[in-house]
Amino acid sequence: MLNLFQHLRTQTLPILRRQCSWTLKQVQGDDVASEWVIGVIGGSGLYDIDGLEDAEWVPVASPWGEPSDQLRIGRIAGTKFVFLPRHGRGHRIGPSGINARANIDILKRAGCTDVISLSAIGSLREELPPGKFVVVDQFVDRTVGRERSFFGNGMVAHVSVAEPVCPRMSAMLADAARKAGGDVHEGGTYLVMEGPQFSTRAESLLYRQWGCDVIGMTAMPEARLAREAELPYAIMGMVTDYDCWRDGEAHVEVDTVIAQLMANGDIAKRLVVELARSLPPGREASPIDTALDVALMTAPDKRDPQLMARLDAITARALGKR
Ligand SMILES: CSC[C@H]1O[C@H](OP(=O)(O)O)[C@H](O)[C@@H]1O
Ligand SMILES: Nc1ncnc2[nH]cnc12
Repeated sequence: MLNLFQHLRTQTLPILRRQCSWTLKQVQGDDVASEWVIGVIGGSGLYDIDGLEDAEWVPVASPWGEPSDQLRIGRIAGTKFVFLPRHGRGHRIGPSGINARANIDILKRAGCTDVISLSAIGSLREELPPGKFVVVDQFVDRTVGRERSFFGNGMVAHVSVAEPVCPRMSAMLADAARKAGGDVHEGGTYLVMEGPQFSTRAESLLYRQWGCDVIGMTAMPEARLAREAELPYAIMGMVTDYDCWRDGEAHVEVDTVIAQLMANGDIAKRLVVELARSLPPGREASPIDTALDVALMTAPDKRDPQLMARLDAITARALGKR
C-alpha cells in the first residue's frame, strides 16, 4: 500500500507533469522579459523618488484588495521605473496593515521585471552602526497573521524561498549604493517582527543570539510574495538605530529613525539613479523568472475558477496566457 508521499511522487506528479508539459514548453524562454522594468518599494521616509522623467501617479486596481498607493511611473536614464510608497503617501499604513499581496500584484501588472525595496532597519550588530547600508540576503520571519501567499485551496503552489533575494539585483544595488556615497555591507539576516511596537530588550538580545543582524517590520511577506510572482527581489536596508540591546545606548524611538533617514535620504535617492545608469543593456533571464514552473501542484480540472481569476497576473506566464 502506497503512503501519501509515495502516491504523490509516483502517481500524481507524473500525471500533472504530463498534463502541464505542453503549456510549459510553450511559455518558457521567449516569454521572459528582455527589457528591465524596475519596481521600487519605498519604506519609511521615502514617499517619492528623484530623477523620474515623464513621471505620473497611476491608479492600478488589484483583485487582492487595496494597494498602499498609486504607482509613480516614469523613466530614469531610459529605463522604466515603477515606484510604490509602502506606507502610502503621508505614511497612512502601518506594518501590519500593508496589503503586500495587492502591492506585489500591481507591480506585476505594471510590467515590473525586478523589485527593489529600500527600508529602514535597526541594527543588532556593533559593526553595523546607524548610517550603514546593508544588502540583506536572509530573513527570519516572526510576523503573525499577515496574508503570506497568493495560493491556497483550489490552486496550491510551493515555491522555494531558501535563497529569498536575487543575487544579481542585490549585487547591482550594492554597487549603486557605493557609487551614491553609501557605506555598504553585503549580506545579513533581517528579523521581521510584527510590530508596531519596537522590541523588548529580551527579544532584541534573543534575536542577536539567533544570529540575526538587523531588524524591521516589513520585508515579510513581501519577499515571499515577490518570489511567488516570479519577481527577483532585493532589499537595501538603511540602518537607523541600534534597537535596544546595546548597553549605554538609548532605545530606539521614531525621532531617531527619522533623523537618520533624513541624513541618509540623499544617498538613498541617488542610489536609484546610479542603479538606473548601471543596468546592463538588455536583461538576461533569471531563474526566478520561472519559479512557478516547478511549484504549481493542483490538477487543471481541480482548480478553483475564482482563485484562478485573482491569480491572472501572477500565473499568466506559467500558465501561458500571455
Ligand atoms: C519608522 S520606524 C519603523 C518602521 O520603519 C520600517 O519601515 P520600512 O521597512 O517600510 O522602511 C520598519 O520596518 C517599520 O515599519
Ligand atoms: N529597531 C527597529 N525595529 C524594528 N523596525 C525598525 N525600523 C527601523 N528601526 C527599527
